[in-house]
Amino acid sequence: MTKTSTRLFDRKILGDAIRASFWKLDPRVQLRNPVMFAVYLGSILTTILWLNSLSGSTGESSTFVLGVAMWLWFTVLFANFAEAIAEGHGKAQAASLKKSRTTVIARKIANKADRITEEVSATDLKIGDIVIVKAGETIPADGEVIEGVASVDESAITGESAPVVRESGGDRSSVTGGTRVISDWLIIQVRTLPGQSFLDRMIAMVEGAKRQKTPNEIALAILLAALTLIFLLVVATLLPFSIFSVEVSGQGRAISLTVLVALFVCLAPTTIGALLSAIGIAGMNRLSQANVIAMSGRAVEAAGDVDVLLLDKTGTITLGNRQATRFIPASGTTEKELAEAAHLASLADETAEGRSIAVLAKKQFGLRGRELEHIQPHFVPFSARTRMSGVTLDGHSIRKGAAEAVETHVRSLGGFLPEDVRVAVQEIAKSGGTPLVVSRDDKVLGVIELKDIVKGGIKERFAELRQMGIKTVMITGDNPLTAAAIAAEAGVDDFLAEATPEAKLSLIRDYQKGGRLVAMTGDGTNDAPALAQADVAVAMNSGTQAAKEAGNMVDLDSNPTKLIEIVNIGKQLLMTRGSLTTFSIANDVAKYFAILPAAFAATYPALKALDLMRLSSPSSAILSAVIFNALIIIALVPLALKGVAYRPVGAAQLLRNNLLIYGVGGLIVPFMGIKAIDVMLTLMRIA
Ligand SMILES: Nc1ncnc2c1ncn2[C@@H]1O[C@H](COP(=O)(O)OP(=O)(O)OP(=O)(O)O)[C@@H](O)[C@H]1O
Ligand SMILES: [K+]
Ligand SMILES: [Mg+2]
Repeated sequence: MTKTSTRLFDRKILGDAIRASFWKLDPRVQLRNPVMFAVYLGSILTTILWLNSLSGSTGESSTFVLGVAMWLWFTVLFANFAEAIAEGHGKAQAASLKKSRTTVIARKIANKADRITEEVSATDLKIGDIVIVKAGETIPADGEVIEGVASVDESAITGESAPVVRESGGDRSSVTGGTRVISDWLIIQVRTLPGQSFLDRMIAMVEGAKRQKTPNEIALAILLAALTLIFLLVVATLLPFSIFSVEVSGQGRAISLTVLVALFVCLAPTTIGALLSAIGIAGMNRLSQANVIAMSGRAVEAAGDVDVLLLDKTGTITLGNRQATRFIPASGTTEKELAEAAHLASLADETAEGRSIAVLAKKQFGLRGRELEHIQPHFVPFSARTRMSGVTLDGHSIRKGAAEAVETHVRSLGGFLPEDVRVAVQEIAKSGGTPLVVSRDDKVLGVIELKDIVKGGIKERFAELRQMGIKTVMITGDNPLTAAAIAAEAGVDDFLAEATPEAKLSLIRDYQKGGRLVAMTGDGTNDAPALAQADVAVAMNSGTQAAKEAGNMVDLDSNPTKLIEIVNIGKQLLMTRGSLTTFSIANDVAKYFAILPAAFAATYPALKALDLMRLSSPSSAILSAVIFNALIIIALVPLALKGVAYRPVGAAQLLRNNLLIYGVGGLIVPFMGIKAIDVMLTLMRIA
């Protein structure tokens, strides 16, 4: 996604939004928002009352009725505008995504054996088809690399210009349609149908086509609708009441229908009713500006409520390129002997760890890759479950891996872990390094020290999360000593060491049973079950298809620390909604008291004593309130779109601040606003 972040009121978006405000006057659109639908009906009713008043028989000033009718229409239009402008920002982002969705010609491999290719349009590809993509060509569909290694330019979707490596096997095998191969070639198996690709789903998401109301939003909408109904009933009973008291006392005039409608609109929660959907859409937009695509709005909200964050150690908390720094031989073994064995055990090990061991052995002892084909080596790849890797050749089995794993392995062959090696392992672990024990058959040869670096600034971020009341748990396949050292250095609240994929899953379940909402990130197929279980599950775009399908968000930048930002965006969404709801309701109460004396001045002249605001006339007071009620919506659109300013503090303090600023503010602002409008109306009439 191009990061030309659209300004809040871009001219094109503004123009489109103004036009859309009128389109949205369609009653079918209005019906979706009960609060605003009631205002809409009020606008129609007062317009009819105005037409009636033109004859002069109603005894009401037609300018006054027209004023009320016009400002009620503005109220509806302003609400439409708020939603339209939020949608406009989403559409602008979608448009930049669409540019990358050009039709491409795919080179389909019809016959795998002799690699005969035929050219077909990308739109004709089917799931399971195999295509070859060479340097300079665009990848025609989402898929999995089944052969080859290449660098791929994913800037079309990530906005990130540095190319990424995509290769078969492992956790970097997934490719996205619309991205470009810039070196070498890839053979790809198509995984999605045209039109349902990842890019298509993203476009639909940001365009808001698939936007569904979230559970919280629905609950709030129901509450607002109920409030509206109550106020409707309250206002409706005022009419017979007023007529009755005029009849009994024989003085004053009954309240007019226009004033009743005005009173109702001022009472109804129109501010939040008008801004609610804009707030939700803006939250999604902020997320996609952070290069995260949420598969559901629900996930965004859940992010705001998360109380436990599970973070991988390697790559999230640390830089992630664990490098071999030292060979420590067991007594009776030379350093070179250890290095040679470690080197052999790493020849086919494509992990960052494996490669760095080969590099260190080359640097220290000049060892290089050998022709091993004639001795028929059998490579044992690393797996998170076995925590070991190695090779069997010439009848010897050479292994390297976690101390416990290698100890179990040599014991099964009759060997043991020597005391000096055990001490070395503990020392490396206590310093936060990862020890890898190397063995040949039943004999332990020594330890390799792997070092990783804790990311700069991460401790401060965890401190922020703690202040927000979020618990951070580090998960690692490493041993408890290493885990404890890194956990202390990074400042996480807790850790889970020697974690298998199953352990991750059950940890999440345990937290959820305790009523907590859990967020995690992952990229491997191994992570898929845990991602499916977590409430907020962010898959890395570079990760496997399985991980992406299991998660409910995808980070296009594949940055595991993004989770922290996502939580911030979710919190901000919930806070903006809460603040504006508080403001809206406080505002309505204040408005009620501001115009009540005016509304009933005709019926009960005694109420004049309550008129603290000294508004110039009852009709000016009512019109001022209606105008204020409409203008406050427009005034709050920028806040709804940008979100309220956010500081990481605990929930209780947040609530207190909120009530203070938006509650008390909401009570005071109408008095000042209505008075100011009243003064202006009076001045204009004088002029
Ligand atoms: N290439 C490798 N060959 C042999 N053993 C390895 C290799 N890489 C890691 N190990 C051992 O396996 C353990 C688990 O590694 P794994 O990659 O599953 O978890 P991790 O990287 O420590 O944690 P994280 O979940 O943060 O990635 C490591 O602590 C290390 O002892
Ligand atoms: K209102
Ligand atoms: Mg790892």
